[in-house]
Amino acid sequence: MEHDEELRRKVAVFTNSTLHSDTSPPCQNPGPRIAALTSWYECYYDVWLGGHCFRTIAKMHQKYGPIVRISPNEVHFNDLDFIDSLYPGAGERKTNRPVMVGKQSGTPDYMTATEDHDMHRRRRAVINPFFSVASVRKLEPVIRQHTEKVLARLEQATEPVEMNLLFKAYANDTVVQYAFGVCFHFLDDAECGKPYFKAVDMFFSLNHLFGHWPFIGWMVGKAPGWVMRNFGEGLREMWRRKWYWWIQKVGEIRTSNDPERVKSTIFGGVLNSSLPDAENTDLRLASETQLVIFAGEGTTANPKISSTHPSILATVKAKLSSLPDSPSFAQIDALPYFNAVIQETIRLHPGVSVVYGEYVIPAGVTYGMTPTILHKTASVFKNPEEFRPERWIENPKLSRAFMGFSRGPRGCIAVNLARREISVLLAALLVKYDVYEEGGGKMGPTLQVFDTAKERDIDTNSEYIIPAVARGSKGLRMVARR
Ligand code: HEM
Repeated sequence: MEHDEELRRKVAVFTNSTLHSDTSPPCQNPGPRIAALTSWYECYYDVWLGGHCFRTIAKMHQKYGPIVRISPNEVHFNDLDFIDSLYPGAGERKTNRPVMVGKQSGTPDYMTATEDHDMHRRRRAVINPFFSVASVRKLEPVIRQHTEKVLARLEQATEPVEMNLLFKAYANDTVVQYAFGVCFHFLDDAECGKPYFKAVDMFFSLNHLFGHWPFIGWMVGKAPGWVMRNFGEGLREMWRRKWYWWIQKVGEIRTSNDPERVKSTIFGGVLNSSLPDAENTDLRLASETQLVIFAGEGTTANPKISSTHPSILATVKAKLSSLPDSPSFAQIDALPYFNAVIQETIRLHPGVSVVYGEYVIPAGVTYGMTPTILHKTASVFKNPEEFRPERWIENPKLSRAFMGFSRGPRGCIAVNLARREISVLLAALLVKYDVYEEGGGKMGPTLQVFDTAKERDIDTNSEYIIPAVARGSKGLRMVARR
């Protein structure tokens, strides 16, 4: 790899002179002296201020350059040239995951948090086929049905619609249906599953706390149901789902007499795999699947397309108008401009904040990159704040700098599914709706942005694995007119 040697040299020089030498003055570190001395620095921004460390890291990069130290043994990169070295392809080299990631989630036993490279590969291999292009194609009717439900909800809405909540319901119903063969039907629920999603947000908001004080995560994991049930509506709802619904479904699937039912769920591969029995307990499988579902709802619901680009909307609507009423996945794939719109949307609103890895030289040094910061590198993405889908078509090599789904053996397992879910829904919305114009320029159904401020309701304000808007914000809201 072109930059591998340079990376090794940089990391080695950096770490030899700062991490492993008592004599080297920490002030020589690229980064604030205090960050080299104590992880309380990171903790202050993430736990006390609430998911704000990524902003400080962005400022550090502006001041100190592309490699900065953000805690005594954690290095953050913001250099696109090193992506291939930091996130190597499968089989190129082993990448253990920092133990802290497991602690952050309070669930060290699930795939994404698995520390050991080889164990992670084994866990991932058994669910990988479930996310293949061919498997996801079978989901096409479900995605269409759920898209219709979203359109119907907008049609019937008498009040401004919280789009993020609606998209979460869509993503959750789709992926839970896919994984279990049944779902919570949040798209049919009057509240669109709000209490459940509040609980999931609460769970994510605790991840920095768990990462810095793992015993709190451990205590929450061990707390009996009656304790958790007293922690308010949100956690009660989640507790009910976690310990009853998920485990019950795993049990049902495991004991099902219908081999097709087993095969058609996410557990088909796991239950028939050579993984040891300890891997296949109801509890572990319930946790594993629940985390896969978490990974697939907030992320998929996060991309926001702004309606303030009339010429872009006109172009994309014109491209979509060439499609039949229910376009197939293949027909949608064949629209480069539309796909560039999706790429640009995820560039500006990536669904995951820090993507971690652990470099082998020296072992134990954790590194990470943050797509929210990386995707705004002005030398690569000209006028980075501008929503400009054309950039992906004019320069196809730009996709090398796209980290929205991360890369390598720990990259998103469900890229095919995520892209399908987003593209089918977005195409349907754009085909049906125009942007509302004051004074009534448009005749058909329109969508109007309602009381949405970019800084409060659209931009990333904080990050808890998944980027979040400002506290108390209802996110992007829209009024649908017939
Ligand atoms: C636009 C939507 C999505 C985005 C932007 C996204 C992004 C990502 C990223 C950046 C990672 C790497 C995280 C890390 O390094 O810790 C990841 C991992 C993962 N994603 Fe996605 N994701 C999306 C949708 C989905 C969906 C729909 C699912 C499943 C239903 C899913 C399941 C997963 C899983 C299971 C992992 C962990 C993979 C592993 O540990 O090997 N994602 N995703």
